Amino acid sequence: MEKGLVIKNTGSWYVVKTEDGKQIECKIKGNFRLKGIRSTNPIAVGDRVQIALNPEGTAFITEIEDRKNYIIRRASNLSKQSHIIAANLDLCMLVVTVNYPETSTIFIDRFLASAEAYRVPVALVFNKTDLYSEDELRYLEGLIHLYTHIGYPCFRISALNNEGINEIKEELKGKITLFSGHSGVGKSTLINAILPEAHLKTGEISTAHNKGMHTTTFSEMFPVEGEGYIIDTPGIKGFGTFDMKDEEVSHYFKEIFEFSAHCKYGNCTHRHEPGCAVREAVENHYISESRYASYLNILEDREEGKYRAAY
Ligand SMILES: Nc1nc2c(ncn2[C@@H]2O[C@H](COP(=O)(O)OP(=O)(O)OP(=O)(O)O)[C@@H](O)[C@H]2O)c(=O)[nH]1
Ligand SMILES: [Zn+2]
Repeated sequence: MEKGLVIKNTGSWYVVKTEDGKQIECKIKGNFRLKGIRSTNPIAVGDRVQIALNPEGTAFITEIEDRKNYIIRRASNLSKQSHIIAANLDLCMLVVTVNYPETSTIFIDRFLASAEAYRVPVALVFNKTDLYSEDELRYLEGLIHLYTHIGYPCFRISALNNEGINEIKEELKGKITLFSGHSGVGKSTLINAILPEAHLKTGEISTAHNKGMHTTTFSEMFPVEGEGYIIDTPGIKGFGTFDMKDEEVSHYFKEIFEFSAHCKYGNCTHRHEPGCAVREAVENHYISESRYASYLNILEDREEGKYRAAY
């Protein structure tokens, strides 16, 4: 019996890295099922498992430790089955750009809300700072002030010019980190700046990606300096969808949730109810208008049944 971390899932077998650093190809027994999750794969990268070694040097996964979190993708829109992409994330770095392309605060806030629902801490990485005009830089400072104040660490970088990369590397130490963000914000450029020696590997993955591999169950974590891992899985842009009641949406906006304790009604949705402490905080600039607008935007979409499609 040995313990280890699942670092690669090909769909039919797994690579488990043991505590003494060996990488072992593992299979799971046909009857191995997890309680409570209807998933197409019972084990994902990031899972901590126990393995039983075979004489040939391969192994069977015999047990899986409880997960602190996981992210899923629904097998299809109608299906109740879901695919677990990764487990035990310590951090998600959301790469955004003020411009080229523009990342809206609504997108950022929706992402942050779903990350809160999945209990995954997020850091915001503002990339392409080399391109910004004075106005855009001023706007950037405003955003960084806003999100730092709410409790999300912010980084400003230029992945292309290798600026700010050391701070990112420092943050990755000892963590399992997922990178997300709109297409074109520079995720691959950033990952290559972090892992210059993995350049070939990411290239291999994108080739596989083009062949349609993102529709399979393939996923992999790459080791970074200081006992950390980054997940570079093709086609993963964010978290799965989640179901919640209207009055629960505000739980995932940290600062709105804080003020909501003082609303007159316990089930206040902070739209038009009398005695709403959240609306008062917006009027007094304790809560930013953009965050409140994003909150309302999620509620409106839910009414129109669009929310699921938004991811
Ligand atoms: N000026 C500038 N360009 C950058 C920077 N980072 C990335 N780019 C450019 O932006 C474009 C998109 O970068 P990618 O790294 O491919 O973006 P991505 O987020 O991986 O995009 P997808 O693979 O579509 O998800 C490329 O032309 C990069 O060279 C930066 O810091 N500054
Ligand atoms: Zn309220």
